[in-house]
Parts: sequence; structure tokens; C-alpha cells
Amino acid sequence: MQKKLMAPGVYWLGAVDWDRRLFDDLVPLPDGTSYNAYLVQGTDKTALLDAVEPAMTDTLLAQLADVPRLDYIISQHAEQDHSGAIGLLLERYPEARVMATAKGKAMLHDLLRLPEDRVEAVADGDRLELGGKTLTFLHLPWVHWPETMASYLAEDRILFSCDFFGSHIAASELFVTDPCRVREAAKRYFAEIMAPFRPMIEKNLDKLAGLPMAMIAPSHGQVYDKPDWIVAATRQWATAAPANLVALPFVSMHGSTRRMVEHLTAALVARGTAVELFNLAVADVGKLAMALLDAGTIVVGAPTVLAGPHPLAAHAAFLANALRPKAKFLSIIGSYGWGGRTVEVLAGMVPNIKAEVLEPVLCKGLPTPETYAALDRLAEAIVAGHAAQGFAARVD
Ligand SMILES: Cc1cc2nc3c(=O)[nH]c(=O)nc-3n(C[C@H](O)[C@H](O)[C@H](O)COP(=O)(O)O)c2cc1C
Repeated sequence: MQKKLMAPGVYWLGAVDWDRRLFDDLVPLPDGTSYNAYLVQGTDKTALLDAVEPAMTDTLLAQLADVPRLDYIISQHAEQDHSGAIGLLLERYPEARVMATAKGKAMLHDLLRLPEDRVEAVADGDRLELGGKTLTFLHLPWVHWPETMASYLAEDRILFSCDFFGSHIAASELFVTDPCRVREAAKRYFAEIMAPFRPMIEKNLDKLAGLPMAMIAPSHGQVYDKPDWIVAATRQWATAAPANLVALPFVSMHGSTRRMVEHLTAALVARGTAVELFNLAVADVGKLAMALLDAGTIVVGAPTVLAGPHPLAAHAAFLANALRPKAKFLSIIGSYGWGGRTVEVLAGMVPNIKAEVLEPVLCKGLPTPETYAALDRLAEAIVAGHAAQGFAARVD
């Protein structure tokens, strides 16, 4: 992909990764992704904002073929998919200086062993004059690492936001073409990596409020040329109350837990509460993360294996705990053969979820009429809890 003009002297550079299907060896990428870098050329100086995934350095270097001098490399986030190519860029441009937050500077040294004398720490609000183009650095910690910042180009009203407002989408078009598709991808991205830091995200959104923005240029996905909606959506994901929705990740090796899951689902739906099921043997954890962002209740369906929860259920519980969902109610259902500590083990895995635990429902082997009655009572408790909290239907 060639570089693309965004405004006079401002270009998108970077690599579109159509093939990638997994990020961080964890997160599915149904739509691939892109690693966006940006070039800002003033009358006196030239700056590159962020770089690309190291495997795609050649693409970036080719786009820079007609750029003889780089004065600054702005490293907004030390994660390797944006910073990993900086070492090679410093060799190609021996005059270039890297600008990062103080924490970013330390991390670039720790993670990449970048020479410290080539990296300069910038304070919140520092300005960089390039000649008719002025970049202002805005420290925005915890989107999604401690060192993150964004840069604002006043003359063109462009916010270079790095991972903030990002989405994993591979596309040939620079600007958002299908807001519905991007909204889902951006929500998936938010749910997977930003959700645990919702209070910091809200503070950072407050910090950006009032900044005139003609464009938001993130480090993954398409550029927003009408950015208001993504800012509003991000605030909603960060702050909205949970919805009248149950997220129900489950496993069932021989069908017993599945029967319980299906009964509970029918009981909830009949009482007006939505349910999203995730068979963990085949589930997309990105979709699970999105449901965890919205759900008022989480129920884990886990058969007992080797005296504890099935490992896939344990994995889901670990993930849910790390994502710190807003859910107010939690429960466990599942089948066992002779005995074990499934409930104790799972309950001990979710200390970050500040939710009321509703009576778990376990049964030996196939569910019985008593099991179904207990599942009906669980459904009633969830519905009553949601009504008491005033949870409304999920918006998106
Ligand atoms: C590999 C394996 C290990 C198991 N370990 C236990 C166990 O430690 N304790 C127990 O009560 N049941 C154990 N079971 C039995 C299952 O929990 C039981 O068959 C249950 O009904 C399966 O539910 P499902 O049909 O939803 O998979 C084990 C089953 C398998 C396949």
C-alpha cells in the first residue's frame, strides 16, 4: 500500500495486514488489521508518528523512500506493533530523535533496548514546532498501557490517538467507509484491551472533550473523518450501566451441562432477559469480551473435570476476571459425575468481579426435574436482580 494524503503535508503510512487472524496470541482478528504510522511535514522539520509491526518494516521503509530526513519519531505507545520498527528507522535516519512520555522512554529501552540518548521524554502539553505544523503531546495513560499518549496537530485539527479509538480492520480505504462495521470492530477492540481501564478511559475522554477534531487517526483500522460518533460510542462502552443481558460461556463434553444451559436460557428469555451463549469449545473470545462488557449477569456453565471446572471454563473465568466486567450478578451451573470443587475453584478465580453470587446449580449426571426447578429459580433471581437495578435492553 502506498502512502496516502490526509491533509497538506500529512500522510498515512503503514501496513495493512489482511492475513493476520490472531493478535497477542489470544485475540481473534476476523477482519485482519492495519498498523498505521503518520508523517507530518512542516516547512522546517518532519515527524513520523509511530511505526509498524516489525515484520512489516520494509513496507514502511519503502513508503519513506522519498523522505530524506526525519527529525522526529513520535512513539506514542511502546508496544512492539507500533514501536518495534523504530530501531531500524533510527539506523536509516541517524539524525532522528524519538519523543515519548518518560514512562514510554523507559519502556522503549526495556522492551527494545533503544539507545537512551536517542530518546527524549516529553511532558503533557509539550509542543513541537515543525514549521506551520504544531504537534501537542497529550498524555493519556492506560489506553491500554501506562505510558500511552496522543498527539494533536492543531493546524489540521487531527488527533493521532494511537490505540485509543482503534479497530482491527484491514481496508484499502483511508477513511471509515462503513460505520456499522467499524463500530463493531472498535467495540470488540475496546472490550478486549481497554475494558479493564474504563475509569482511566473516561478521564482521558474528559481530557479530550472540547478539542476541535476534524479527524481521529488511530494506529489500527481506518481514520475517522467524522469522529464524533466514535468518541460518543467509546464513552458509552466505558460508562454505560450493564444491560438486561446474561453472558453465558459454557462447556459440555457429553451434553448434560448443555441441557442445563438450554433450560436456563429458555427460562430467562421467557421472562424477558436476553442471553448470549458461548460454547467455549468453538467460541470467539472477542465476541465473549463484547458480551462481558454489556452483561448484567455472567453465568458460567462448567462440567467437573479432574475435581475442578473444565479447563475451558477456567480459561473463560480467568479472562472475565482480567477484563473486570460491570456485571452485578454471577452464577455457576454444571454437571458432575461423582464429586469435586468446581464451584469453589471457579468462584476463587474471579476476585475482580464485584458481583453478587446467585445460588449455583450443580447436578449429578443428567439434569433432573429438581435441577430444572433450581434453574427456574436462578432465572427468576436474575430477572428480579436486573429489574431492581433498572437494567435496560442492550443498545449495541
Ligand atoms: C476427563 C474427565 C474427567 C472427569 N473428572 C471428574 C471429576 O473429577 N469429578 C466428577 O465429579 N466428574 C468428573 N467427570 C465426569 C463429568 O463431570 C460428568 O460426566 C458430567 O456429567 C459431564 O457433563 P457434560 O455432559 O456437560 O460434559 C469427568 C469426566 C471426564 C470426561
